[in-house]
Amino acid sequence: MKMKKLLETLPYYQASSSIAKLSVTGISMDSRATQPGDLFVCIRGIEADGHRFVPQAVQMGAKAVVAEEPVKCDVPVILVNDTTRALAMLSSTFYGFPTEDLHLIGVTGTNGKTTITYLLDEIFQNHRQTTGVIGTIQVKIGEETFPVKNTTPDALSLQRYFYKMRKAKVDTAVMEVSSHALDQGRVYGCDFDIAIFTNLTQDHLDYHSNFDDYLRAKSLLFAQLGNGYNRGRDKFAIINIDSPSAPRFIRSTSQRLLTYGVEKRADIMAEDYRLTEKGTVFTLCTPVGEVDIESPLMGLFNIYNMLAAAGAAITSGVPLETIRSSFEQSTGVRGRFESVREGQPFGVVVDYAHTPDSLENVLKTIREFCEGKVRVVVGCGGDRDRSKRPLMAQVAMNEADEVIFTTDNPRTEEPRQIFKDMTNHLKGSYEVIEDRKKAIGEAIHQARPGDIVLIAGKGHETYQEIDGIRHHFDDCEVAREILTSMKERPS
Ligand SMILES: CC(=O)N[C@H]1[C@@H](OP(=O)(O)OP(=O)(O)OC[C@H]2O[C@@H](n3ccc(=O)[nH]c3=O)[C@H](O)[C@@H]2O)O[C@H](CO)[C@@H](O)[C@@H]1O[C@H](C)C(=O)N[C@@H](C)C(=O)N[C@H](CCC(=O)O)C(=O)O
Ligand SMILES: Nc1ncnc2c1ncn2[C@@H]1O[C@H](COP(=O)(O)OP(=O)(O)OP(=O)(O)O)[C@@H](O)[C@H]1O
Ligand SMILES: N[C@H](CCC[C@H](N)C(=O)O)C(=O)O
Ligand SMILES: [Mg+2]
Repeated sequence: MKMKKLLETLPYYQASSSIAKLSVTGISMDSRATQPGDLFVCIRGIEADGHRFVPQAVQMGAKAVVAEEPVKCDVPVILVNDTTRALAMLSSTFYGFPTEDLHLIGVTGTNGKTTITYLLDEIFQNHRQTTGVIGTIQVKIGEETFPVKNTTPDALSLQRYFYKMRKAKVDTAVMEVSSHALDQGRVYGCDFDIAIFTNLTQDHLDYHSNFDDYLRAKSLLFAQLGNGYNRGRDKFAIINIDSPSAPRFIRSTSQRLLTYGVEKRADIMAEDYRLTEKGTVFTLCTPVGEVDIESPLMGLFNIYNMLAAAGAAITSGVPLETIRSSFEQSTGVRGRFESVREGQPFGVVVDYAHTPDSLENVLKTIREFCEGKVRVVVGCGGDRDRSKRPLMAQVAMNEADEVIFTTDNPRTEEPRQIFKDMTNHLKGSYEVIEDRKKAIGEAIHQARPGDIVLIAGKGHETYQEIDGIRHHFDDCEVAREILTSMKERPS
């Protein structure tokens, strides 16, 4: 592609006039993966500064460089104020502005993003559309899936996925937008049609300096909605009105607003809701009518997720009946309130709760219908928000009858330090079993008929990361193995 065309979308840059005649065959943000003919963009990261790798990129064949400061090299340099935003715009231009042709829905908030994207995927498929999903579990384009490193990919990979989606004739793409991604401009080049806010509670205070910073990052999705893109198309901000942070999100957008909630008056509401052992029952009240829902998804938090998904579907023209049948047939999401059943007389649930709020929600939901004791196995991730550790441990103590603390991706941290952070000011009795498999085994062996064991924190994950190495580990698989061996050797 001609540099002249590529640079057209950058609002401001400095380069010698000869740059316009140059052509590049690709874009790279990693010197190690640079291909001959690429435009190399220097990103200042957390670990490294891309400006340092210009010589390597040029050696690999980079034809030009985008940087924030002058760099010495034998190829032309384009200076911009912010290379992360420039990378997003250049990638979008290079791939032909793919999001302009997609119906694009972005979901942000602390909890519920993955669940909502999968609900929307089911709804739009039932609406006979081809769908794309980008998020924590994987990237899915039609029937094809791709493994992911991040919940929200870097700007270059993201635009490449959208390009593939357009080629695969995807109608609607649904994606999770993390606060890290918003802060790092990964979604800057995206033309969202709908932005959804789920809720905001404590997480990621290792990355964001305080809760307000975290909120500000999340609200960027709404500030971006419709800015500079396809002004002819309606854009919608769909916001959980019951969240104390809702006013801040509402204030950050000038687009059309649709609220949802259970407590306060909202455009989309759940009335007469009931939480049962089999799921949830409620009347979905919307501006286009009412419909009774009976869904296998458990807990009040999942009613919120369904309301958010219903809001996005309705504004996209999906009939209420399609929404109802999708919720009714929903298979749920891997590792989200997933029951492991091997004929045992007690419940075992695997859930991705790894924040104080999600852990509390899941344990409260379990308490609603547990006839015996609520047992929890939970840990806190290493190299992540330390301040959520005592909060998660306290939630476990408050909401469960029997508590076993264990490891959950200690990464480069010493498990003993993580346990210390969790239990420092804790009162009451609990066990600490570092080996996660042993901890799950202990909880399952202690369980009596009517009890429910919650294995929290890892959900769909298939690894335990220790010292930077990922060892295969799957909570559902481990629980199933233990339950099967108990069947074979009854105690
Ligand atoms: C802390 C964080 O957000 N890190 C992300 C960040 O990496 P980084 O800033 O450390 O990058 P870096 O290693 O410093 O490198 C800077 C630049 O130099 C380049 N480089 C580097 C080395 C080299 O030899 N040559 C070279 O060119 C790199 O390609 C890069 O362009 O940018 C990378 C590319 O976008 C991300 O993959 C990476 O995510 C890491 C893996 C990560 O774990 N992030 C987590 C915290 C995260 O982002 N989580 C959210 C979800 C959270 C949630 O919702 O629960 C997510 O969206 O995944
Ligand atoms: N709306 C919600 N409110 C509070 N907790 C929720 C909600 N939805 C799901 N949860 C809880 O949070 C956990 C994670 O849910 P989900 O994966 O949908 O969230 P997420 O926002 O994608 O998380 P992540 O940021 O880690 O990708 C679930 O396993 C459940 O325990
Ligand atoms: N996206 C989250 C996932 C946390 C999952 C939990 N199992 C952990 O490792 O802490 C993070 O990277 O902070
Ligand atoms: Mg997610």
